[in-house]
Amino acid sequence: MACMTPPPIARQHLPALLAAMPKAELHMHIEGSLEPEMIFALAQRNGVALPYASVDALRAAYAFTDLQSFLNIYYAGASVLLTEQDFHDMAWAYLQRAAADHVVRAEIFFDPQTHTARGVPMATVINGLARACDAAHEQLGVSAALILCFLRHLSEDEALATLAEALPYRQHFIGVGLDSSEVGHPPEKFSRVFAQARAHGLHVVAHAGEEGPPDYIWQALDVLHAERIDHGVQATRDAALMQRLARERIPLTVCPLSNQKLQVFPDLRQHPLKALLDAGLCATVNSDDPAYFGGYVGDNLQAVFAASDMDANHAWQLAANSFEASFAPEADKAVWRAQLADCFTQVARELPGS
Ligand code: HPA
Ligand SMILES: [Zn+2]
Repeated sequence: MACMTPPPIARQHLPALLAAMPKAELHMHIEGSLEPEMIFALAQRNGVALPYASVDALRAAYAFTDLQSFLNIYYAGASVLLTEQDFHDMAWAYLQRAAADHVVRAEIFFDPQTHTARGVPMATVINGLARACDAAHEQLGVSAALILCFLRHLSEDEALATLAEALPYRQHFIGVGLDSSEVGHPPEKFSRVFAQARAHGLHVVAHAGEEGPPDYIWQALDVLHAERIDHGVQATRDAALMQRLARERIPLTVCPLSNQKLQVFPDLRQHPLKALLDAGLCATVNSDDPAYFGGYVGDNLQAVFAASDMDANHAWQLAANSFEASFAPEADKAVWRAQLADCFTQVARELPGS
């Protein structure tokens, strides 16, 4: 259980522990898992012209100053996705990588409006992604589910049309989220579409407090009734909000390397993850857009621990929080919690000096 005390493990074994522990990843945009090599391979397969001469030239463009500077390149990269097989291959590559990081549960964001606006049918997007999720369960033992995100720089009417277009595929996604350019697009702009999604029994999450103010987090909770806050790191600026998040155990899906690369916390030593955990919040670690921000969930854990004095207790909390925060069935969570306890026991027994 989340409140169980893990066995003591020496600091030098933290990297091995972080790598080996089972974990859930709850904040990852599948279009952000497109590695430059795959962007070029899909461009060639589909005859799409790219404004970059080579993989290296594309990678060299990944020098971001803020969220918008990233989003411009991220949407350009997604333009190579045309067929159901493309969506399948992208998700399958991510899920294989996640399995190598001991991810046992992945709740995957996708941005249908990025694709339907280019004439790609909703069915192509969802069927390709869902086929990869099914294969991950069967072949990798990874439980994977999809969360449809609305682009907040577009109108609520467009989000409503997107939800209507996706509902025939309702069995293939478990929830809705809200992403893209945050500042100037507050959660309350999407109150009606989130109410509709909830009425359809969908889970609801929202990006809030990545670059935007704590007020956007309050709105996500009180207007959208978000069950999790994606990022949420600006909550540290509002003591009353911190108390509420802790008291209600509202999960924050934190993405350290994203925050670093988008200049939210350019120095990871200033990152508030440890402060969030120590204040009793249900914080988790995730990769956001791993192909763009320098790493997958395991890399995020290694980087944020290397930059702080967090210990094995924090590692345990992060893994336990990721299961608590997930929308998976309780029976699955019980299995993963037992695996987590086994993992800690094994590391404590096998590695010297623990
Ligand atoms: O970090 C993010 N923030 C908002 N929108 C996004 N879309 C992909 N990644 C992000
Ligand atoms: Zn995100």
